[in-house]
Amino acid sequence: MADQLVDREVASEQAFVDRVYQQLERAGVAAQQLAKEGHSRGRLGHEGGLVERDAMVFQAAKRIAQLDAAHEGLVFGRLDMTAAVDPLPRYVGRIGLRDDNHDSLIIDWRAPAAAVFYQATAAEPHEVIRRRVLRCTGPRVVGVEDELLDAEALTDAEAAGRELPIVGEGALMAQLSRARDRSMHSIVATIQAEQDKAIRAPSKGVVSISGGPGTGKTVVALHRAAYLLYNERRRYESGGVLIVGPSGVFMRYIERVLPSLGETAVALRSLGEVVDGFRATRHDEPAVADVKGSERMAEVMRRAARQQAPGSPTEYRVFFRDDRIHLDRGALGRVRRHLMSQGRRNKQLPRVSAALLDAMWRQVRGERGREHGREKFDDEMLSRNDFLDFALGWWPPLDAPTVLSWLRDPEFLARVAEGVLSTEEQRLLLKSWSGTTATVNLSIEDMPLLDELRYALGDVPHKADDERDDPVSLIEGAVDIQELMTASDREYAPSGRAWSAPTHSIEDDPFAHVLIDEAQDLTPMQWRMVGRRGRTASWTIVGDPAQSSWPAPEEAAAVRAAVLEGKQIHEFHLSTNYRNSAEIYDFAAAYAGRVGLNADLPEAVRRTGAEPTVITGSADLEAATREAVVGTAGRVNGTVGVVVPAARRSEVNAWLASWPELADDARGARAAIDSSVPPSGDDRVVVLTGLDTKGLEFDGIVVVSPDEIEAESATGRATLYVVLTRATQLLTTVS
Ligand SMILES: Nc1ncnc2c1ncn2[C@@H]1O[C@H](COP(=O)(O)OP(=O)(O)OP(=O)(O)O)[C@@H](O)[C@H]1O
Repeated sequence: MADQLVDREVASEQAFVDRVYQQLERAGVAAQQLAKEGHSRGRLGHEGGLVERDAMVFQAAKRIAQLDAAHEGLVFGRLDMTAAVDPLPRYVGRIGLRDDNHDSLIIDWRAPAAAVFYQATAAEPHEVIRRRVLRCTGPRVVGVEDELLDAEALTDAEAAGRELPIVGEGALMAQLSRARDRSMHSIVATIQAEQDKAIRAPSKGVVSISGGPGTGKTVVALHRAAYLLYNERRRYESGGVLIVGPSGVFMRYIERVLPSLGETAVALRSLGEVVDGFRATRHDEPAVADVKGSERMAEVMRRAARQQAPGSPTEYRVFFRDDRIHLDRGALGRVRRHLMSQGRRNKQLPRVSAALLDAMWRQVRGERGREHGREKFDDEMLSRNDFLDFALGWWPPLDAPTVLSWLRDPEFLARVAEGVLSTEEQRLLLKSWSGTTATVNLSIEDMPLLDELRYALGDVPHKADDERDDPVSLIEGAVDIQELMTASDREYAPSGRAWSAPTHSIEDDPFAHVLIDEAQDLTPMQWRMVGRRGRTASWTIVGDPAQSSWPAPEEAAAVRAAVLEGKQIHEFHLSTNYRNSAEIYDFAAAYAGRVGLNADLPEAVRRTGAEPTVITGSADLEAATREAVVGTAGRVNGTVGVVVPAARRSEVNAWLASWPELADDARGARAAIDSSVPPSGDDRVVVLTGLDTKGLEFDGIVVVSPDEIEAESATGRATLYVVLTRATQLLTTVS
């Protein structure tokens, strides 16, 4: 009987969903048509035609991308409202769609009319009688889950002849119990009221979202990006949204959600990719990372950017009529200070020759020379190759990687770090930059240093920026040489050319909205770097302080406050853990309490009956790990993470590769042996370090030697807490 009712409800929803898919197809054909028409406008030949073509093709391409992305879970919600508001059902979906009469078929989940889908509760039903979640695979409806929000209104509706049966057993639980693959899933169907508030918060100032592990901070932040793009299209599509997450692995993990929400104006970048034209994937060891992350490095970089280029000429001599002109260290120092006081170093390039000529002209005292006049003097000097070579060598156009490479010289570093960094800290830096690979293999922690230098140096001006009267053919020549290196030349420069140069100007850095995930891990220098991209932006900042792996939180907080100064901060807090089973989260929370982490403890909503397993005192760590990993992989359908101390990564990778039981599940382990990069394939079983697990989740987690993970760094306890909160179903620790 109950089954029949469900079948009937599913069938009736299927009829509606079929209609929607037919309409989607028609919309797709219309978009293709628009694209075609756009292209033919271009053939009209006049300029207006081209502009029109670009606009039309752009719009059409966007709509096509949206429609393509919308296929999965196109319609997922239905609201039945009180008759006074709307006697007809309202459907909610991933995108908005109208029928041929232009009547709304489905409402975009981000539209104001859809807000009530997420906000209505039994306590505050907002005129909603029944909320229904449609579970679909592709275009097929496989189930419906209802919630009765207003029993009294239901009685009234039934009395008036409307049929609104309540079926299903909780879409949220169904969503929470599914097995995971290695990408994050959209949760539009089951967004909860407190999450919805954070998603739809006004876009002014800063929205700061906090909450313990698994509370949906990341998915909420991503849906917020989609929401903003939908609601203030013009602002965010032209200004762009920058989303910054902790690592490349993490960004790959979340990548799927946004496109599936249909968004196009979003830049997803890991912390190693924030600076345009660079991509770092390697972390420095914790002691080095601590030095490079400290705000004191900003002063070191500022000083470095003002130094005389190593190996550049220190004097210039020339005869002019009866005078012997000599620009010595003192004279050059004065010119340099004067130029430096005018603004960024590279910006002064067009003024360098004039400033040098001023200083030289002052030394022309003889009658013959003075009579000749300044103009002729300038012309004569500017036609001399030795002067041009000198000027260019003395004040060369500089890029950030070049200046960063100067710091590899101990004497240079000592000079610019004096009074700022200890000798030991300088030693750590030198060591991190030493060796041939360091020049091409910059670390994630080097990126904020580069960025600091980019801003201190300024962009090398284009010829068009040059000042009109400046006789700087020499500088123009220099700029030409620079520009011969194209963007891709630089990015893919062979290792012979050491540090590759930035390709984009700092003017192109800003975004209209900046969204930071796992914000608790940003170092002060990373805050400065990200801050430059969002001076006039609105922000969404997401994090959980207890999961922080940065050892000096007060310093980071101060820089964060400076970066956001003047912006209004709106705080949101999420309190339900949707990831971990209650058993696993209780275990992790008890650990946090034991080691004194000041953790924000959410409530986990799902009980599985599977308590975490703790295996200690194993005589043979490999055998114990093997049993745990193989056992876990056998018991869950989804992913398994084997979390190891960084020092054991290759060892454990080799173990996994040698276990025949995992031959199909962990091929990547073989490829990843001895590599510091985590396997990126679609393996079901992967080996990761504690820090790699940030933001990720797995169905099963096996932690190898938790004590070693804890001892690995000053913030090892927070890292281990993160590790313990990654599993949705099974957790085992082995030591
Ligand atoms: N409303 C919801 N319905 C269904 N699943 C949800 C909901 N909210 C969150 N989840 C799921 O909970 C899990 C945790 O979400 P997410 O990774 O965003 O949490 P987080 O707060 O960023 O976690 P952490 O700080 O531990 O990295 C994800 O699998 C997500 O899909």
